[in-house]
Amino acid sequence: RRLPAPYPPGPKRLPLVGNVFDMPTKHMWKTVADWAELYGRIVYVNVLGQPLVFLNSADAAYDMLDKKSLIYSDRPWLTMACELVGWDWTLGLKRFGQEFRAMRRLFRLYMGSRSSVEQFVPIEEYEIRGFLKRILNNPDDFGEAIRRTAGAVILKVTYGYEPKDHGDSLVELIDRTMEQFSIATSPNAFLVDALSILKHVPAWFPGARFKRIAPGWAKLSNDIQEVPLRYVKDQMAKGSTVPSFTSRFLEEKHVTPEEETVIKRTAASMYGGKHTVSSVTTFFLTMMLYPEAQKKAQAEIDAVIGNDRLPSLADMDKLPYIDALVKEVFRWHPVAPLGLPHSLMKDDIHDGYFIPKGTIVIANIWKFLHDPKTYADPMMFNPDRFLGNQPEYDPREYCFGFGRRVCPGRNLAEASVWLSCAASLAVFNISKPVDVAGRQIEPVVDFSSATISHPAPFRCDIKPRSENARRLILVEDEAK
Ligand code: HEM
Repeated sequence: RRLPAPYPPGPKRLPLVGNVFDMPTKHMWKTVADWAELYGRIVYVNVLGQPLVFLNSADAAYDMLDKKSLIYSDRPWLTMACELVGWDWTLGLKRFGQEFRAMRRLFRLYMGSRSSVEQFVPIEEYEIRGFLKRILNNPDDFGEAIRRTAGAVILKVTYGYEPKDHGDSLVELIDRTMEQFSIATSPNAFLVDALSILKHVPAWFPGARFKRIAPGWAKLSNDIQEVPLRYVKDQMAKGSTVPSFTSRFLEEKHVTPEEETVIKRTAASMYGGKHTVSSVTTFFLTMMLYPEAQKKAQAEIDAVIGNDRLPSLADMDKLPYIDALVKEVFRWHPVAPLGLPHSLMKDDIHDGYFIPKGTIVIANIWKFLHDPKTYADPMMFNPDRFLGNQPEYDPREYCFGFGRRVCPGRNLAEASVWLSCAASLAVFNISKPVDVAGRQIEPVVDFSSATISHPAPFRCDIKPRSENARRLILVEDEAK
């Protein structure tokens, strides 16, 4: 058809397959950032007939996803995630419409403001004490402590559920499902997303692995909604409910079956809260790589808080360097470098370019946070960039996404990550491990390429800062 305006520029397309061979499988955000040099801030590609637009400038993301959010707030229908696995119930993939609005409303009512997060302070502070003790007892397994704590916070906030210390089946269920969600929503993950006709091939067909794994994933996608809901209902029936998101809304008068479905789906969408794991892991990595930043942060805690107690969320405003350090953690490696895909609901002409309805629009958050025009020497970890008379732009305005799909768990996420960083800095020294000859081992710094990107596994040496710090961890844990 005759186009009302040209498509945005982008790599040359081949007949039929379009840009299929231009799409990288690793660290797509870096390739897309390089495209900015060649094609500009809005880049158009077409993969087997599916148009995609990558935004390489935050201004473009605001102009389109925020200011024109009425048409840029749908999610794409992913054949693997939505149709074969059945993930379309979750808010992150929910199509723009009535149920989407109802789910966002529940999120807003429960954790939509900074002050609403105050209700979670006791949960956060209780869990952080267990977190420090777990690391003290088993520093090599700090990754497990991070995952367990993030899971426990979300399960308590959402269902009032207290997970077991080790091998809790619900925490494990969430971990597995979130990993599957992250893979299933990565651009380029499954050919069937680009060529939906492939969904009809039988499971035994060569290359049809997606067909073989989908039923198992679908079962977990169902279990994570039903199992914890049953738990809350049982507790309510016994009269021993621990207040939570689910109990609050189920206890309202006259909850219809449709409303219960919305409550159940919104609750299970809160597993998105596990994304804090990536930020906290990045924190440990950066503290090991940038000991100067670690020392400055510890000096601030010693001067303001002293050594007789742990930092608490009420101290946030008194610790500007910690605030800057946490911002730098969010910037240095964003949890979701390409955010979640938005989908355009109506043809649009933007900046003189034609963007057709159904285009998948992806904000390259990694690029916004590593643009030398916004952040000097962007690959360096430098919290000082956010201090002084001319602080650089707050990365939290980018890393939680845009418009009507902006992360609804942002307030809780910020509090969780802040507390994990501040409490760890108060009591631990984090450094590179040493080999038998006493030489420091340089870590391999790499990140996974899925939607939720984690640092590649690394070892680090975590020791209490002093005998007093060790005592403090044990005393605080006992006082829980
Ligand atoms: C460091 C932590 C976190 C980061 C960096 C983060 C980032 C993001 C990003 C980039 C998006 C996509 C926004 C867009 O499409 O423009 C998103 C969506 C979402 N996040 Fe978060 N998030 C975090 C923690 C949380 C927490 C704690 C929760 C829940 C308690 C949560 C729940 C969600 C949900 C449900 C969505 C989908 C929203 C929708 O599609 O309407 N996230 N998040």
